[in-house]
Amino acid sequence: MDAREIDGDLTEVLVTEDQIREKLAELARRIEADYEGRDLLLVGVLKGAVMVMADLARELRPHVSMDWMAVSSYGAGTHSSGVVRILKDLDTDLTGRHVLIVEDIIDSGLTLSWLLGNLESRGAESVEICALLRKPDAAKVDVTVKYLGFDIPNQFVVGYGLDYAERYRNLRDVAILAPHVYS
Ligand SMILES: O=P(O)(O)OC[C@H]1O[C@H](OP(=O)(O)OP(=O)(O)O)[C@H](O)[C@@H]1O
Ligand code: HPA
Ligand SMILES: [Mg+2]
Repeated sequence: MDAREIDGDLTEVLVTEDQIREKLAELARRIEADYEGRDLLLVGVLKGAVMVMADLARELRPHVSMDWMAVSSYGAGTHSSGVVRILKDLDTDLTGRHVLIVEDIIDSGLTLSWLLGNLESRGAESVEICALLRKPDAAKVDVTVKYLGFDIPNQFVVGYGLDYAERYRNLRDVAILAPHVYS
């Protein structure tokens, strides 16, 4: 669904479908070069990262494996609780693996900083992060992200996997949610 089809709920389209496609292609070329000759495991963080994972994985040329984790720190609201829960764990043993975590957004950074520590403790050879969006002004902890799509303002965004109360994930673009929707 196109963000322009929704009236009233969105104030501005921040990143368009075309910009996302171009950026993921650019990141994919860097990832291919960096992991040349190595087996790469992409770990997608459900549910927000579903679209990034699907598009990035198909853009990558060599064979990659994919696995998924579900963690949640937001519930149905617009602010991180800071408490990260594993709702679904990986099926894959990470010992000796090159792992690339695929995320939709780094907001406070709490989810990824926790996840990075968790995956690193499982004996992986390397663990890096690819995130489509980051809000630099919202950071509560520093997270080193090797492959970043876009820095965005500190406003609540939806679309391309990102939700508010499970809505808007199927928008093709990333847009700012109008405050009247959640206040
Ligand atoms: O940097 P942070 O402040 O921790 O926020 C980022 C995380 O929050 C969102 O997930 P959420 O917990 O809402 O689950 P969802 O992906 O199922 O929407 C988003 O998909 C990231 O995983
Ligand atoms: O801006 C956001 N939108 C949707 N989900 C989120 N999870 C963290 N930040 C956001
Ligand atoms: Mg969410």
